Amino acid sequence: MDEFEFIKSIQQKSYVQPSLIKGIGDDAAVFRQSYQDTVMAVDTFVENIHFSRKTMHPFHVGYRVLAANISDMAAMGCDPAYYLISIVIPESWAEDELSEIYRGMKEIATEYKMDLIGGDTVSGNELVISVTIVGFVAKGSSRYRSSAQDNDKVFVTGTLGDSAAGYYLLTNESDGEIGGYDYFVNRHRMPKPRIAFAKWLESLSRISLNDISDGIGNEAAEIAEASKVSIHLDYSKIPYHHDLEYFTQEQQKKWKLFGGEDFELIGTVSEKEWPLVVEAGKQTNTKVTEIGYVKDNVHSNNSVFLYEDSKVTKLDKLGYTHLK
Ligand SMILES: Nc1ncnc2c1ncn2[C@@H]1O[C@H](COP(=O)(O)OP(=O)(O)O)[C@@H](O)[C@H]1O
Ligand SMILES: Cc1ncc(C[n+]2csc(CCOP(=O)(O)OP(=O)(O)O)c2C)c(N)n1
Ligand SMILES: [Mg+2]
Ligand SMILES: [Mg+2]
Ligand SMILES: [Mg+2]
Repeated sequence: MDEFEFIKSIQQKSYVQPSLIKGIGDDAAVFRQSYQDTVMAVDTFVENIHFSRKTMHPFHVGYRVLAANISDMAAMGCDPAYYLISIVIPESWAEDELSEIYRGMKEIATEYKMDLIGGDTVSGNELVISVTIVGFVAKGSSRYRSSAQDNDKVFVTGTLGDSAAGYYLLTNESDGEIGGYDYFVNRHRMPKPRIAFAKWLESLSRISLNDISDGIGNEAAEIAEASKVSIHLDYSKIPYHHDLEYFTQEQQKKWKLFGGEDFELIGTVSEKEWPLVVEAGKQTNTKVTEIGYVKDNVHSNNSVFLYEDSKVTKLDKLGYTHLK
């Protein structure tokens, strides 16, 4: 299959988004929007950095690269609509594996009602997939990392450390029986971004949000820095799946705080609007846990503090970082 046949093979026959005017097949895609804000992000995924043949089937590679981008739309409180894929294809990836990657993307795109409207295809030495995503939100309603304020409650969705546990199980021989093997592996391969939950919060007057790609150590620090506040987290409140207890205390702690790739949301909200966050959790079947609070104090601002037993430690940004 050459480049042009490949593009034909991945092209959608019809589109679901009403604002689309021109999809795949010209020099660029066109959509028309007048009554909402447009939200855009791009994330790039490289073989052996973000995924490997050991950790993912080609289907999961596709599913997960789009999931990671959809999660950024959730963190902005918006609805994902379109995506564009730029792909560098090495000879070592066979045609049927590539179509599996696209099948994985199509699967999650259908779940979230998104259209593939363009991209680029080139050959190269390693598999690299760059996803550009476009979403829409009611005017002025996008959610920022910079919106945290003094005395806000800090909350997180779902459970943390699952994806890192899945990655560990896929890359290490386990000694002894590990409960929840399939659960953890599935959380690593097919994360479910929290769009419905974040959308339900649209009526709140103020909320800060960030999605967990690198670990809450990093993501909480991004909120603290952007909002110029300090964040105080209670380690014992951090929600985790009960089967995480099959692992050592040290592993559990590392994965919950710094594992990343759970694609859950961390946010802060005023005490007054906290009940609405709890209600959003109920309405969208999303576990929501209060894990700490925000303080605006010039001496401690921009930092994250972790309270464990009677100890307080300043959380270093030990989560995943490129270009160390
Ligand atoms: N190479 C780059 N050029 C321009 N902007 C970038 C680049 N890398 C990251 N950014 C921007 O920096 C911000 C933080 O990016 P990042 O930490 O990757 O966010 P996330 O973890 O949500 O993907 C975003 O606004 C992103 O668009
Ligand atoms: C083969 C493999 N090695 C390591 C990891 C772990 N890992 C890779 S990137 C990453 C952090 C998230 O990726 P990044 O590019 O920082 O995404 P962003 O923060 O921009 O959303 C983690 C935890 C993995 N998923 N697969
Ligand atoms: Mg990024
Ligand atoms: Mg993000
Ligand atoms: Mg990152």
